[in-house]
Amino acid sequence: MTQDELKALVGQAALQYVQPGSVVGVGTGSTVNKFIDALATVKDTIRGAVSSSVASTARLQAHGIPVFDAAEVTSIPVYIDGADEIDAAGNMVKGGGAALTREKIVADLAERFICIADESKLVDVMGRFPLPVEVIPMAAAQVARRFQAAYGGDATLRQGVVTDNGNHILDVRGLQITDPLAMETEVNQWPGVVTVGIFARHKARVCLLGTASGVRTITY
Ligand SMILES: O=C(CO)[C@H](O)[C@H](O)COP(=O)(O)O
Repeated sequence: MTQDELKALVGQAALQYVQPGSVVGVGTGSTVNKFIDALATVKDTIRGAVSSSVASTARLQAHGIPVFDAAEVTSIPVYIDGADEIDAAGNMVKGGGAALTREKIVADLAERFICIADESKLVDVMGRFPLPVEVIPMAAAQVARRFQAAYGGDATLRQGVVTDNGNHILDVRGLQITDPLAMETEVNQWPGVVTVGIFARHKARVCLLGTASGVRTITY
């Protein structure tokens, strides 16, 4: 199976977590796009979605799925999103699509994070994928220096990218994220950091992993 087919497989499988009559939390990315397309086939059974990006909102609306503002809902049963890396405990690195801040906001509204990913995303220790960090533009160089001093990480500005919130993205290479919760907690406190792409406080409760032999369900 191709990577695209694996993404479609888990996007379809995620429908089993969609509760009738509910508002569904929807992430961002190529795997989530498959989920959105699958969600469109059951759109008459749900109230709508809360979206984590301008791109996902456009795709949901193109399918005729009502999109609610995050401020209009207080709680949602599930948030369904992809990941750039996921470890054996359900911690994730996210933000490859630069939507990490809104992703964390919508994940925070949800009772359960359902991660959908192809098997290439499963790692022993996160850090192989460059860690995305959304920063206030004036703080980018300062945050980059701090990553080098604190973790030996090499941060570069993602060229030509402005987030949906008007900020910039640093991609940090050379990290070994052995304690995701500690790193998330510390980096989030640095002035100028909007969101670090470590999801340890909002880790996955279920991962639907696309493999050559089908969907593997991992619960945490
Ligand atoms: O965090 C994300 C976007 O900010 C995505 O979920 C992550 O990059 C995975 O994307 P894809 O499904 O395209 O591999």
